[in-house]
Amino acid sequence: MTRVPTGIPGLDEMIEGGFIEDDVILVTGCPGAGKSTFGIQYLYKGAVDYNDPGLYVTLEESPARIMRNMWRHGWDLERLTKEDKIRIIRANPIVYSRYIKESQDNIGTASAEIATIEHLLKEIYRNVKETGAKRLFIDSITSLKISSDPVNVRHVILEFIKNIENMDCTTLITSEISDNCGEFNVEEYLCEGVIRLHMFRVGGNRVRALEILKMRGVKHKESIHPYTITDGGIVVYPSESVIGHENDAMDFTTL
Ligand SMILES: Nc1ncnc2c1ncn2[C@@H]1O[C@H](COP(=O)(O)OP(=O)(O)OP(=O)(O)O)[C@@H](O)[C@H]1O
Repeated sequence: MTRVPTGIPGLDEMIEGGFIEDDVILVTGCPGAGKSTFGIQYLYKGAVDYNDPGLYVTLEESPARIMRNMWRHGWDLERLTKEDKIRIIRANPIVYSRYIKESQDNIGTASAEIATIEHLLKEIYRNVKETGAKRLFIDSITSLKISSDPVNVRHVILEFIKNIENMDCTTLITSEISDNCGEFNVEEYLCEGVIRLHMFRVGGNRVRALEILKMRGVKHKESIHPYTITDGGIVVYPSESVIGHENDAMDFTTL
């Protein structure tokens, strides 16, 4: 089985050397956990260290703002996009579904949402083929949950992940959570792997910790390990543990 190095120091040794090629892995966490940084680091290191072309699909942030923020870590995304080693495409599902609904009066809500997903998948596929991308990063799947009907949402997410699995890319998808102890999202059941970025409050300090919730076909670490976001990006510490003191609040809620 071919392994794809993650580009995150410390992570590969938790998952037997890297992601399994062509798997779809979900990265979940609350706001500020570092989900986007994680995915961009995966693409950036893939392009620079392994010569893997990458495609970044942003469903929220503008490419200009992403490039600006990533300068903080010394990552020159602009140069890589000019060289077409990384391509960034932006799609806004809400705007697109509104356009479909307005342009076709007789279309039902459900079909507008499916039409939106189909359009997005076609765009992703076209860009994957054009760039020869080996690494794909989609940020975030939560943006696709534009329907207020949970059955509809489930259908859309299922359709999306099933199609992404057939893109011949090793894919990271981010998913937002607001409550670490709450119910699991549908995408967590559907993806091959789930990495959760926790933020705990221990006494007066914030502690970041990474957990592999699942990784099918991989003998992975079951324990939770600290990570930091540094000027060089995310670093995980697999030989260190997150230790709370007896009187400290180990608080899973959003900080
Ligand atoms: N050089 C740095 N050193 C320490 N922390 C940093 C550094 N650069 C960024 N950060 C932290 O990383 C966070 C950015 O993470 P990122 O945008 O990847 O999170 P996210 O989980 O995608 O958030 P959201 O869900 O809100 O989009 C910042 O909020 C900041 O706290």
